[in-house]
Amino acid sequence: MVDVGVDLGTANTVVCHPRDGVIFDEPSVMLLRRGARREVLVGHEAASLEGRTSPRARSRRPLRGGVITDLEAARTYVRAVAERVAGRQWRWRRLGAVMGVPLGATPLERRALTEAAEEAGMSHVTLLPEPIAGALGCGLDPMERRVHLVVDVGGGTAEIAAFCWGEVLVARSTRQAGDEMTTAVRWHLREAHDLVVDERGAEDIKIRASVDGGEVVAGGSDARTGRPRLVPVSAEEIDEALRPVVRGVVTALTSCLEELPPQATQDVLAGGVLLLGGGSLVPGLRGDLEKALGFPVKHVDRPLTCVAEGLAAAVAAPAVRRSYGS
Ligand SMILES: Nc1ncnc2c1ncn2[C@@H]1O[C@H](COP(=O)(O)OP(=O)(O)OP(=O)(O)O)[C@@H](O)[C@H]1O
Repeated sequence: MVDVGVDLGTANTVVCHPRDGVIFDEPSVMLLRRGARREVLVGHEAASLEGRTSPRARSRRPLRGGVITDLEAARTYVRAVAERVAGRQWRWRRLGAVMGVPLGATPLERRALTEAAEEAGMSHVTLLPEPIAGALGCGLDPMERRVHLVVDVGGGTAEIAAFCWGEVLVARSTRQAGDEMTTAVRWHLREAHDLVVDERGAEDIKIRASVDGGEVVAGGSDARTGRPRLVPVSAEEIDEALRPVVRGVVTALTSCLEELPPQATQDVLAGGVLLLGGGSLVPGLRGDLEKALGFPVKHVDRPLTCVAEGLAAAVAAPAVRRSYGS
């Protein structure tokens, strides 16, 4: 029996083995092709074919806003990922998993996640809130008798949690996260440059602007003529388009801090706020949070994989699973 940590995210799926580290880190996309034999591709293989197939093939994303929206698709997806990571062994030696779940998920959404994994063949599944797993993956101890505060900006959701000694004290969950940022970039290009780009194109521009800075060239089609067109866009412009979403995260964090008791606030002030998730890489987010709160805010070393690493670490941390898990 093997137990692994599984972060089934809106944008990316990361699977981490407690001993071998990250063994799968690919986009949460699945491509199904009907025919004599049903073919299923997941991750990079599926993403590379998006927009390049006939109507016989359908691309699907098993999650929206951090939760499963299509149980059948999620079950097929989890099974295909499990087969990729466990290979042929999967047929005889079933996997167990500690899976990440948004703190804001409803009981029904939690049930859907457990069912998808169990029906895909996982032998036993524990759910652990993603911000707690992220903290554990960064070396913090969620059982410690002092308060930690984590901001996890993913694709579908941004989650904020203050926790101490096995309990979540205050939490916030908002859809103001990476996907909303991508939509904001799309709208900006349409409004300011008459340029139409698809979701993937807009995400690529957002990430290039964040990583390279300076000027990026955006490719799309002209809104009036439909002809292909290239437009130079400055990183400052993209930054400006993302402001409303960044403000949404700042507001959620501010309201979370307002509810903390004074002693807990002292702990956060001393330890700093931990910032993780792919959406946290947007330039300016950390500075804006620090400016608004007057607290130190720290980026983590592996913002895109620390949740899965923490889930794998929880395999050997029964107290964490008992206190925070379900
Ligand atoms: N360098 C970057 N700059 C800006 N955004 C980035 C960068 N790298 C990744 N992202 C964004 O981070 C998001 C994905 O982050 P992550 O993998 O942590 O989310 P997820 O776990 O799939 O989502 P969720 O937890 O909401 O289900 C995407 O919206 C992606 O565009």
